[in-house]
Amino acid sequence: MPSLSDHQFEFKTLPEVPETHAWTTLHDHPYTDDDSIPVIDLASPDDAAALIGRACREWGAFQITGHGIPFELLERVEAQTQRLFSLPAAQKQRAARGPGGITGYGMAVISSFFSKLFWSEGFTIVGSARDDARKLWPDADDADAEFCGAMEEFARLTKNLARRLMLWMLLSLGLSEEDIDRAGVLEGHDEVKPVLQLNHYPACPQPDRAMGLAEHTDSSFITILYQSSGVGGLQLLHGARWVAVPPIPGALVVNVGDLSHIISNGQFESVLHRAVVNRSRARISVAYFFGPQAHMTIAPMENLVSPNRGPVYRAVTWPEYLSLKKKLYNKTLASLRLPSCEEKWENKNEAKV
Ligand SMILES: C=C1C[C@]23C[C@@]1(O)CC[C@H]2[C@@]12CCC[C@@](C)(C(=O)O1)[C@H]2[C@@H]3C(=O)O
Ligand SMILES: O=C(O)CCC(=O)C(=O)O
Ligand SMILES: [Fe+2]
Repeated sequence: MPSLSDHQFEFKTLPEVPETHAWTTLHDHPYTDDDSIPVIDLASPDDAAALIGRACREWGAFQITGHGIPFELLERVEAQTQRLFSLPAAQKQRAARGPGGITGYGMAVISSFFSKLFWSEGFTIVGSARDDARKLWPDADDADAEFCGAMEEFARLTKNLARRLMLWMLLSLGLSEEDIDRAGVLEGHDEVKPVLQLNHYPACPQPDRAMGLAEHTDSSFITILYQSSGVGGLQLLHGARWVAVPPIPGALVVNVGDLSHIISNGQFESVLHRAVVNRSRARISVAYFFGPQAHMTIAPMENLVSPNRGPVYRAVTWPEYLSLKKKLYNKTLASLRLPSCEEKWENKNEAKV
């Protein structure tokens, strides 16, 4: 299989998509930009919990405005991301993610499931980016500090925002603040290392033949995503259609991840999404993955399990989930599914026959 370093991402110079990057599955479902995820203004939060809950059940995603993260910071994060990906290929390779590694420069982990390469490059930060950033800018005083400063501030503010959103999401399921405290899912987040994924999708001479980032669900509770202004590319699967998520200046996209699907006992949709590319413009996105403390077991919340609806998934920790995802990709959730009462009953009877 061709690797990232074989190509060095000199995409700009290519007149057409090479075979190594040519996908045939882009049109597996019809596409529409007539409909899209709800846009919720957090600055008028009277009905925020209800609107967010509905979006999580019906779409598994929504956009937020009035979220309190300064536009100036979003611009700074975008400029620093742009600066990183504009470095010469050999310089970016110095911070390449090693085999089995999690942080640094490279293609998204899920690319190992495909024979074709993505039309993108990524940079993953877990906790502090200082070590990786120093490899990118070894000589320039403070070049890495500007980069790390912007990313750290973004991670700090998105973490607080993610906690607020999760609280609204859980309240929308009819849980009380006491239920949520007892379950502990929103606790200890100061000890959780923030995970950021920076993505760059260069302009592509044949966007219909290239895949920016293949369809996947995120493993987190929720992901908060900033997409650069004016260049669309994010699509999510709704029913049997790919639906575009148009970039709104200053807005953030929230995706429901697999762990929220588990704690909600299947009520919140973990949304399948992908990124497609653009003929004339490069695109940047920055995703913050909000997850639990490493030791915490994540299972359907007690109050959401009833005699009519038993637990749909078995308990799992986030590190265990991430390592399963590396092996099973989009089959990870299904691998944790518990048999329903009817299935158990059927299995028992089949065994008797
Ligand atoms: C915490 C994480 C989520 C992630 C795997 C990772 O360890 C760091 C990168 C994340 C990312 C970003 C692009 C899509 C994705 C599926 C992938 O391949 O790497 C997600 C992972 C995930 O949500 O499972
Ligand atoms: O670039 C995008 O819009 C999607 C990125 C994404 O899904 C991810 O980083 O997990
Ligand atoms: Fe994603």
